[in-house]
Amino acid sequence: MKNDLFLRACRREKVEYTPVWLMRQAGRYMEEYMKIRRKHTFLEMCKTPELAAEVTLQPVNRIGVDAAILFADILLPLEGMGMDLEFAKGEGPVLHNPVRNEQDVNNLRLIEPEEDVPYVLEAIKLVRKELDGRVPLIGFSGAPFTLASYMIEGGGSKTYLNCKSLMWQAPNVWHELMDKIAKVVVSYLKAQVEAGAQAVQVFDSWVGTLSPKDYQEYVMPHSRFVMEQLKETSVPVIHFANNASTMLEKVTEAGGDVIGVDWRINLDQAWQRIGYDKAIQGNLDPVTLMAPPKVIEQKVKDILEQADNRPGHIFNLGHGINKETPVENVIAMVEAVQKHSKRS
Ligand SMILES: Cc1c2[nH]c(c1CCC(=O)O)Cc1[nH]c(c(CCC(=O)O)c1C)Cc1[nH]c(c(CCC(=O)O)c1C)Cc1[nH]c(c(C)c1CCC(=O)O)C2
Repeated sequence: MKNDLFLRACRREKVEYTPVWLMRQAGRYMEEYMKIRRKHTFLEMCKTPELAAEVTLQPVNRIGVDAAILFADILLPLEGMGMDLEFAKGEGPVLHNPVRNEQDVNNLRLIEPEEDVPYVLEAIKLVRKELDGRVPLIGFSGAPFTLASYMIEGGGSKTYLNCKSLMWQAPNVWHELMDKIAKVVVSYLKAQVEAGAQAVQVFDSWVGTLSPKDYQEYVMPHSRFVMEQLKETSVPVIHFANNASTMLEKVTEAGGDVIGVDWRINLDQAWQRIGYDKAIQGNLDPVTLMAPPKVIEQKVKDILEQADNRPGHIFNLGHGINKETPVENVIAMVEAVQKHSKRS
């Protein structure tokens, strides 16, 4: 491997500079992506390994990140469970048969990754071949809560009204659902590692809608199950819980080698609470990338100062990049991280 800074930082080893990648780094802010996207739907791109592989490599080639993340989506394995998934124009993801009761949960299947998401595994193999050791490849999945929220709401939500109602009105049904999803997440991620993913990230994008107590009771046991099972793979696991700085200790307790944090908390305070026996990933506000390069550079320096050259920091945004972002600003950010974190 030519550049293994990311994997070394995951293991909290010394690095020559702080490795950097961006959540959602392959996407609509890049002209290269849009060129392909104009000819294909998003799902077609995900399900055609050659296209998924090409798009995965775009940010590695153009912006010089220290890791690649597979181009795919957290909702793909839900099709194999029996959900009817569509990415509707301008609306984001829609699941046409939401899960609302015990019968719906019983009808859900566990997935066989080789049969249900063969294109994801094929894309991983292709990317590994094309990367040829330039940088490591990250695989990913949604976390049980975030996937459950889409399955119950039938899409994105502001209030999570149906999701929380099911959780509180029928806790047994809720736990059965979370149990099934957790098993799917484990087999999906294990298959990705077998296909060649060198690290995995679990995205709990919407769990910040819960109180710490509800997190502990309704979510933590299932996230913990996932994290425990993934120890068998021996690749680093990144646990990213968005908008969860009120419950960082609980997220850490659920598990993961690297804890991803958003920008709503200072990185130094977050790391202190997480503990220095874990690596940390984050945490620039993605909207910073709309600011002039001088401002971006200053905010990058602020975060690096908070990390204090401690081994085990992976630079990233605090959430996914926005599609309006100028690509030159992304390049300026990556260069600023690499320049200002150089160790002698
Ligand atoms: C919540 C979530 C989803 N998908 C994902 C999450 C968790 C990450 C997060 O919290 O941001 C994960 C995801 N989705 C995508 C990736 C690719 C890998 C990467 O570059 O990081 C990853 C890691 C591609 C994508 N996933 C999607 C796109 C845009 C599709 C397009 O080209 O139209 C991409 C590049 C679609 C998607 N997929 C999802 C939504 C809400 C949307 C619509 C987003 C929007 O319209 O802004 C569900």
